[in-house]
Amino acid sequence: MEQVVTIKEMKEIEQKTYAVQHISSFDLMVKVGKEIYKTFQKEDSKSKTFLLLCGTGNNGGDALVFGEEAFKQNKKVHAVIIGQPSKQTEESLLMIKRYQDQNMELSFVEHYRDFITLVDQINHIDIIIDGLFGIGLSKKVAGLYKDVIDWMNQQKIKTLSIDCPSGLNADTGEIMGTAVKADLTYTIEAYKQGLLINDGLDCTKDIKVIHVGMESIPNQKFLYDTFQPMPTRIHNSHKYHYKNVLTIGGQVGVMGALTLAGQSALVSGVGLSTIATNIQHQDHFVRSIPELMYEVIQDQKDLLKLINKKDAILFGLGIKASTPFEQMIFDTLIQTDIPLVLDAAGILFLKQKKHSKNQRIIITPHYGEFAKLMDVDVNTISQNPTYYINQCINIYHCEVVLKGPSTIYANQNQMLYLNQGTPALAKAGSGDVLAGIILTFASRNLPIEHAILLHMFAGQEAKSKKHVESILAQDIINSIHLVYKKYG
Ligand SMILES: NC(=O)C1=CN([C@@H]2O[C@H](COP(=O)(O)OP(=O)(O)OC[C@H]3O[C@@H](n4cnc5c(N)ncnc54)[C@H](OP(=O)(O)O)[C@@H]3O)[C@@H](O)[C@H]2O)[C@@H](O)CC1
Ligand SMILES: [K+]
Repeated sequence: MEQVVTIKEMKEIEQKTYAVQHISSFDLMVKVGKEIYKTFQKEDSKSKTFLLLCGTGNNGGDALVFGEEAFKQNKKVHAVIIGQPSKQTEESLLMIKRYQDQNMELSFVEHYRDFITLVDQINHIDIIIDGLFGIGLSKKVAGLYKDVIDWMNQQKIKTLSIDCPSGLNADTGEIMGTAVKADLTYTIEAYKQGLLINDGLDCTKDIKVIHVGMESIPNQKFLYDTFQPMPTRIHNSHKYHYKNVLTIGGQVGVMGALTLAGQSALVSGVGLSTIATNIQHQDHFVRSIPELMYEVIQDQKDLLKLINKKDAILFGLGIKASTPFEQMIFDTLIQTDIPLVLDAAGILFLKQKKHSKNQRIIITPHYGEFAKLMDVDVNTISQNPTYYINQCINIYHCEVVLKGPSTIYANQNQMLYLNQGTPALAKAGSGDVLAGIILTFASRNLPIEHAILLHMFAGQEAKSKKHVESILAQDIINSIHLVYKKYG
């Protein structure tokens, strides 16, 4: 599993590396640039002409080392330093000197018109190496840099970004004014968090981590993208072997959510799935799935009868406004020891901070729901989701599945980023499907990260058959079996 780091953590890794390995920052930069070139060569030995666009920091230095390696292999290298030469770091100045000593082509550009004149003189470019900014991006991109980045994005030329696409905040994944849309990103030593959240996924296609043997820090945050097959079903079994789950919620107009979740639970492998609602709403059940059990609850007595022998319960779907009925459901469920998945309206009941006996509560908010739970606005969560996830775990002693471009799953021990989703999943009902899958995995004590990946890969399978705009939650459910087939 690749580690995920913030800029601060990456700087700690660098400092630890200097201290432990007695390596200078220049030598580390050279090591990085060489390794990046070596990896690139293995993947693309055909490209012959390189345009290096370098900023004044060490990200530009990495690009210059890359260019020197290419030059050694008789590739055509056009290196351009963008910005004020007075800002050049010591390390990149040393690289510039090496270029000059070897009579390598190197230009300095401080005005966009000079940049255009320069690139117009190059008759062919196979690949652009983006070394404008890495983790040192400190403000909104404007002026010359903005113009150069926008120029890059207009070209139909393959772009390799070093460390992260320039203009993308490597922590928050926000586009700072403008950002490179990279075909390839070679990120150094560990995944930068910004590649995974907010705009990160829209600025990058292929990402590779280039390991150069830097020191490690134990931060327990990882990228998780490998789906594991389900345990093999045994012949000598019956439906209860594969567990018995219950989904409670529903109000008039939003009852389909229960059916989607209950069906997803079945299709993802649970033995028995029941959906239940307030007796007042029973006529509104979406009874489209004959394999589901449909139950009604009038009072706590009914509820206690219903939850008997259930292995996991999902609560909160299809509730427009909470009433004493939903309060009774929540109050009862937190006094049981049945694993409880809270989604949608169910999540906000936690805010009452009632004493809970339940040892396993998994919440599955999107950013909006999570912001409400944590009493901040969505933008504040987007800026630093991991901080608020840790806060939430400390306050509510729950596991968190924060649904976003990359979904983040965290428990007391670790934080996993799952980036295999597709924008097709951004549609009504998709979250209900995920909740149902998580319910199955919680009941069978299987890793929640695999439930999330199952949902993501099912989205990808659906996308391979239908246009991304037209995929419905039903299509995700109908693609779950394809993921199981593929992964054995
Ligand atoms: N030994 C090492 O350090 C190693 C580093 N490595 C590599 O170096 C990268 C980090 O290098 P870095 O710290 O020099 O920062 P970098 O990303 O090049 O940019 C800083 C420059 O950009 C400028 N600037 C920023 N924002 C701007 C804006 N919006 N508009 C205009 N200017 C802006 C900023 O100016 P300032 O903020 O000072 O005004 C400064 O001049 C890292 O990602 C990795 O690739 C690896 O090789 C491993 C070893
Ligand atoms: K870059």
